[in-house]
Amino acid sequence: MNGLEGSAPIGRSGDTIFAVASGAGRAAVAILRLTGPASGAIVKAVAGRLPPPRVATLATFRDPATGEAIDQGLVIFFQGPRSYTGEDSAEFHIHGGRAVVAGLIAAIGSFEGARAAEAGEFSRRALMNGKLDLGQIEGIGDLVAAETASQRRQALRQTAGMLGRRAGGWRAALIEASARIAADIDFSDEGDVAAAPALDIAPIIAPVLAELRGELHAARAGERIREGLTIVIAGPPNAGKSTLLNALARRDVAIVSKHAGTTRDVLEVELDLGGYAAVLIDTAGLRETTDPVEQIGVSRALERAQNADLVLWLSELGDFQAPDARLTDAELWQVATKADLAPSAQAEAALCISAASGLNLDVLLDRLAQFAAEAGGAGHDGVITRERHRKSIAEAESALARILSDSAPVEIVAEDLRAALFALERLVGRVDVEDILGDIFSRFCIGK
Ligand SMILES: Nc1nc2c(ncn2[C@@H]2O[C@H](COP(=O)(O)OP(=O)(O)OP(=O)(O)O)[C@@H](O)[C@H]2O)c(=O)[nH]1
Ligand SMILES: [K+]
Ligand SMILES: [Mg+2]
Repeated sequence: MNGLEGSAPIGRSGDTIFAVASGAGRAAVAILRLTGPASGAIVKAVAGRLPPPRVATLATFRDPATGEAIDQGLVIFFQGPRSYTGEDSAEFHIHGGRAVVAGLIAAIGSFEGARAAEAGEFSRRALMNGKLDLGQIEGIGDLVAAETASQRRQALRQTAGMLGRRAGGWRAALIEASARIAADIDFSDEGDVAAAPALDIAPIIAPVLAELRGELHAARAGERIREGLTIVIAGPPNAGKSTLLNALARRDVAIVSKHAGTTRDVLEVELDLGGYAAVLIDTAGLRETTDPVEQIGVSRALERAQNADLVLWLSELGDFQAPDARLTDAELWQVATKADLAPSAQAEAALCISAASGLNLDVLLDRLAQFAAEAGGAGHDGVITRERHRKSIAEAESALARILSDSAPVEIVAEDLRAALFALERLVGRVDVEDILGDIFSRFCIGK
């Protein structure tokens, strides 16, 4: 062994954990992180000395058991609490070859109390040590997953702790309101009950309620940025739906043929529309059919279109058909296709395209990007980026709305205030945090 036995307490949270934080596979440089009480001892044993904190230092890394050199690289030691996790931590920047990485992992793994990290475990420690709040953790997960510029911006704002700060302000106001209500309850023993306790606290909770409503209003936009807009291509069979999907995706995703009823399944491709993420969905042509498989395709097409942010209703220019009446609720653009076949036909649609000649495909893409920017724009300074946030804020909103609309007795007002506070505590992870974390970290990478 390495002579460090017993230097670190054994046990899960006392463990020193390590992981390759850079991507898998061969690369010029790989970064191996470790965090936990034995970090300093491990750096000293592997790099020959413990460099001053936060100074990148060139060193030869050796297997302490054999003395064999593994690589030469940079090591940075972070002394807790000034580190990502709040504990003593370190980073080794090494050459990214598989054998180099494996050699250093084996050397570090041989230390007593050191073990490979689980997904999200570094961030979990940062949360437990108060370095990050739950909203920031979610932001970091989103930042690592961000595919488009708008997703990146939103995630970065979240990592700055916006959700926690706003929720903290709301909480403080509600706690003040609770204190006043508690005073009312005390006085009620003396027969001097406030006639309408809600009036007493209305000046405190009305502004909170207004802000919560503002957040809910912006929520759909925030979720759209994160999850991507859904755009469904619908229309009668053979309208050219799959051809358009392939043209916009710039690859052959869907089968195209002259046979009506070619597409049965729902096909999805991800698009970057001017920095906004979108999912473009091809569907089965809508028609009455006795074929049971095609019927399933048609009902799936309708379902996706009804839940879409936007439906592109495609129909041939020379034989234009009105949109299916079952799509009434969806935002819908009529697009006439195969314009190359009917050059003199009068357009009944807002836009005529030809996937064959490329006519107006750029115009369609521009309009889609504009739509995406408008749909995402309203969410630019909102804090809600996921369903979980929206649910908690909606719960708090309805509890506060009840207080202001009823002239309920003081006990009921106190109960509603408690419900609103509880919803906000869940929002920032003061309650039910293990359930929420399990869900978040299951999607995290190892090493984060
Ligand atoms: N000339 C011309 N033909 C097109 C154009 N777009 C599609 N087509 C042809 O129209 C036929 C039907 O195209 P698809 O893309 O399979 O149509 P669809 O709407 O997906 O059809 P279903 O999946 O069966 O509902 C194919 O033969 C395509 O090559 C176009 O812009 N111009
Ligand atoms: K077809
Ligand atoms: Mg098709």
